[in-house]
Formats: sequence, C-alpha cells, structure tokens
Amino acid sequence: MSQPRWTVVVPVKRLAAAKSRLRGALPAVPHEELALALAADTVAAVRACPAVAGVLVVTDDARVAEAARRAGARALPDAPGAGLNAAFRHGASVAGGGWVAGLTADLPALRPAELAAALWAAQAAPPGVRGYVADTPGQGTVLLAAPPGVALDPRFGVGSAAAHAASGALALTGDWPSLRRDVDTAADLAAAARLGLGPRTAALAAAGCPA
Ligand SMILES: Nc1nc2c(ncn2[C@@H]2O[C@H](COP(=O)(O)OP(=O)(O)OP(=O)(O)O)[C@@H](O)[C@H]2O)c(=O)[nH]1
Ligand SMILES: C=C(OP(=O)(O)O)C(=O)O
Repeated sequence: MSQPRWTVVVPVKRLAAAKSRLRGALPAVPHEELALALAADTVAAVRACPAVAGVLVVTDDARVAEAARRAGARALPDAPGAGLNAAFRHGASVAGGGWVAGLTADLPALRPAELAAALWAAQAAPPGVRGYVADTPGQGTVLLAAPPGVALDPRFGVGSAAAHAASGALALTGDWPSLRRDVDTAADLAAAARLGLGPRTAALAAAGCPA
C-alpha cells in the first residue's frame, strides 16, 4: 500500500444554519443533531481512509470543532461570513504545499475505500492538473484535489462541476457511489440510507422516522 499523503480539508457551516434544505427530514430529531451527525460520519470516514495523513475541519461551530478533534481531525476557525470557497482556501493554505483535497461534509454514507480510490485517481492525473468528483446528479462537486504546488482554486456552489471543469480540473469518473452521494434533501438522505449510513447518522435515522 502507498503511504498516506493527502491532507483533506472539510468545511462545516455553523450547525444552526447548516443543511437548511434538509430541515424536517427526520421530524423527531433536532436539526442541529442531524447536521452534526452528517459531518461527524464524513470526518470519521476520511480519518479511516488509508490515503489520508491529516484532516482539517474548517468551522466556526464549537460543537463541530469538538467533534472533529475527538475524531482525530484538526479544527480551524472559519473567516466569519467569508463562505465556503474561502473556507476551502483557508484550509488548503494551512495544509501547506503537499497533496491537498477539499471534501464537502455532507457524505454520511462515505466509504473510506471509495475515497482512497478517488484520491488515487487524482494522483494519476497529468502533472499539475487538479481533479474533481461530481455528485450523483452531476451538477455539484463533492471532492476537489490538487497536487503539490498547485492551488486548490475551489469553485464550489451551484453548478460547481461545470465551474471546476471550466477552470481546468479533470473530472474523475470512477464508480464511487458513497462518495458522490451528498445529502441536501430528505430524498438524498433516503438514498444515502440505501447505500448504508455511518453510525452517527444511522442512529438518528433509527430514532426519528426516516424520510
Ligand atoms: N466552513 C464553512 N462551511 C460551509 C459554508 N457554507 C457551506 N459549508 C459546508 O459546505 C458543504 C456543502 O455545502 P451545502 O451542501 O450547500 O451545505 P449547506 O450550505 O449546509 O446546506 P443548505 O443550507 O441546504 O444550502 C457543507 O458541508 C457545509 O457545511 C461556510 O460558509 N463555511
Ligand atoms: C456547494 C455544493 O454543494 P450543493 O450543490 O450540494 O449545495 C457544490 O456542489 O458545489
């Protein structure tokens, strides 16, 4: 097996504002608990990935920072109000000049082996080229990866898959359903549950009524 070499940056919004489209998906579960569980399961899967040397969680939320530290990640404060791409840039700058990837924190079905395979595919891109993994519908982005000495240059947001392609990043095309399955809505949560949820989200889904 190759050495772990990637630093993965995982930004997480304040829980009170996070995952607004998912609000009410599990009616018996407080929304902040669900948002925290999604992020905690994502971070745990990243930590368990053999290709990953370190995880940087960029957040202004004290509960998220504490959960990140407990999971073995480093927590970094967000620049207030600066938004998602600034959080990715901040994490990438702290990571230094090595292999760095940005990952969204809403991947509760993520399997470490699928993340490892995607990072391996990113390493196999032509020299100096960034790679990205689109979400299941193909419009958004779940992972953006940059080789040493290349700026991450994140363009997350609506239509980010096309924006990353237009910025010169290579679409990584592997069959990684758990990586591509981001959770924005109740229907996405049900789809993630069919793949198999991480333990924190699974416990909440069992306690509240799944969508
Ligand atoms: N640190 C940080 N993370 C962010 C910010 N905005 C979004 N994120 C994170 O980026 C990831 C992808 O964002 P979205 O899927 O749009 O999540 P969201 O903004 O929480 O969800 P909605 O309220 O439904 O749009 C999620 O893991 C968010 O927690 C931000 O301003 N700062
Ligand atoms: C921020 C993004 O996530 P979503 O579209 O899931 O909100 C993105 O895909 O760039």
